[in-house]
Amino acid sequence: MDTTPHLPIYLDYGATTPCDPRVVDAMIPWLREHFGNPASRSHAWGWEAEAAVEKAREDVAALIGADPREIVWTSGATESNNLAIKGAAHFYKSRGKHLITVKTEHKAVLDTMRELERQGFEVSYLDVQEDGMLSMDVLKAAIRPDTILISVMFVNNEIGVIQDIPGIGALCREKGIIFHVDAAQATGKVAIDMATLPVDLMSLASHKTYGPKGIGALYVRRKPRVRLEAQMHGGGHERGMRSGTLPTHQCVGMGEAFRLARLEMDQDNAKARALHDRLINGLKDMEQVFLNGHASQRVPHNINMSFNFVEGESLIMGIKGLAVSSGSACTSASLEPSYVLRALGRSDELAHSSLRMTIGRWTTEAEIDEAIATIRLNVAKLRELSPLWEMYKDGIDLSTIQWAAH
Ligand SMILES: Cc1ncc(COP(=O)(O)O)c(C=O)c1O
Ligand code: FES
Repeated sequence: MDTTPHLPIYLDYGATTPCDPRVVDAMIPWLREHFGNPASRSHAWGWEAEAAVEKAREDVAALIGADPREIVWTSGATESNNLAIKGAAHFYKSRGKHLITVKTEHKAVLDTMRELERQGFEVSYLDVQEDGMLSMDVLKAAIRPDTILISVMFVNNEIGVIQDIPGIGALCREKGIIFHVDAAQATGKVAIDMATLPVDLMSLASHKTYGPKGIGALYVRRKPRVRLEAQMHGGGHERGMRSGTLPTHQCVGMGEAFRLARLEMDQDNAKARALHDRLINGLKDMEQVFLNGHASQRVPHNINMSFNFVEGESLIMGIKGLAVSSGSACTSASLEPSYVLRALGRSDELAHSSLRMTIGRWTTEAEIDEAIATIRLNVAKLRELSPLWEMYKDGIDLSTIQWAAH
C-alpha cells in the first residue's frame, strides 16, 4: 500500500478501506475499452457489460449466501438503508406505522427514520446496554401490534460490537415483522449466510470491504418475498426497485472485492485478531484506559478506547502521525461528542477523549507498534499537565469534590 512518508499511518479502515489493487485491475477494462451500457439490448457492447454486471452480482450474492436475484445495486450503504427502510415502510404502511431501531445505528438509518416520523410514522429508538449490545428484553418490550419493521445493524461502525442478528431475526419471524440489517461494517469480517439467517433486507457497502466508493447493494429476500416501493424513479432498472444506468466498472469492482473477501476472510480475520491483541496488549497496563463496547462480541478490526484525564482535542493534535477517528466533535462535522459513546453511558469527558482505531488488510505490526508508542507518549504528556490527574494520583476521590459554580 501507499507508504508515502508525509501521510499518517492509516488506522481508519472503518471510515473507508483502500481499494484492493486486484479490484482496481478488474475495473479498468470496463472504464477503458468496454464502456457499453449494460441495459443496451441490441448490440454486443451492451451484452458484454450486462454479463459483467451479472457476474459481479453473483459474487456479491455468494459472500452472503444469497441468490443473485436478491441483490439490488445501489450507490452505497446510505442509499441501501434509505431504500430498505422507506421502501418497506411505504409499501407496508397499511399494515401499521410503527418502526423500531437502536440509538447506536448509523445516521443513514437514524435520519431515514426521522424522515419517516415527519411523514407520520412512529419510531422507537432503543437504548443499548453499557457494552453496546441491544437487550432482547428491551426489544421484545418495544414491539407493538402495528410494528412493521425493525432495523438493527450487524457490526457497529464506532465500537465494533456484533449484535445478535440470528436472535433478533428469529423474534421478527415469530412476530411477522420485516427485519432490516445494515451490514456495511460486517462483510468480509463476519460469516453471513442468508440461507439460514432470518433477515429480510440487508444493506451492503463496497468501500468498507476493499471495493470502490460510490457503489453498494441491498439484499431483498425472495422467499418469503419482501416488497419495496421504489425511491428512485426512471427506466425501471433493477426490477423496478432502483432506476438508473448501472456503473459497470463499479459493479465489477464490488463483485471482485466481495469475491476476494469470501476467499480471504479467514486469513484477514486472523491477521486482524493478532494486530488487535498486539495493540490492546501494548496499552492495557495504562491506568484509566477503557475499551468501549463488548470485550468479545466484537470484530477485531475495531479498537475504540477512552483515555481518562486527557483532553480529547489535545490528544488528537498530539497524535497527528496516526490517521484515527475520534469521539471528539472537533474532528467531525457535527458539534456533539459521539452519540454512540453517549448511548453507552460514557460521560462527555470520556466520549471526548476516545480514539477509534480500525485496522485491515494492509496494517502492519510496525504500524501498530508506532501507534502504541505515540499514544503512550502523548497520553503521559497530557496527564502531566492535568491537575485532575495529579489529584487522582494523590488518591483524592474526584467525585466528592465540590466544584465552584460558574
Ligand atoms: C454502519 C454503516 N452504515 C452505513 C454507512 C454509510 O455508507 P456510505 O457512506 O458508503 O453510503 C456507513 C459508513 O460510514 C456505515 O459504517
Ligand atoms: S475535544 Fe474537541 S470538541 Fe471536544
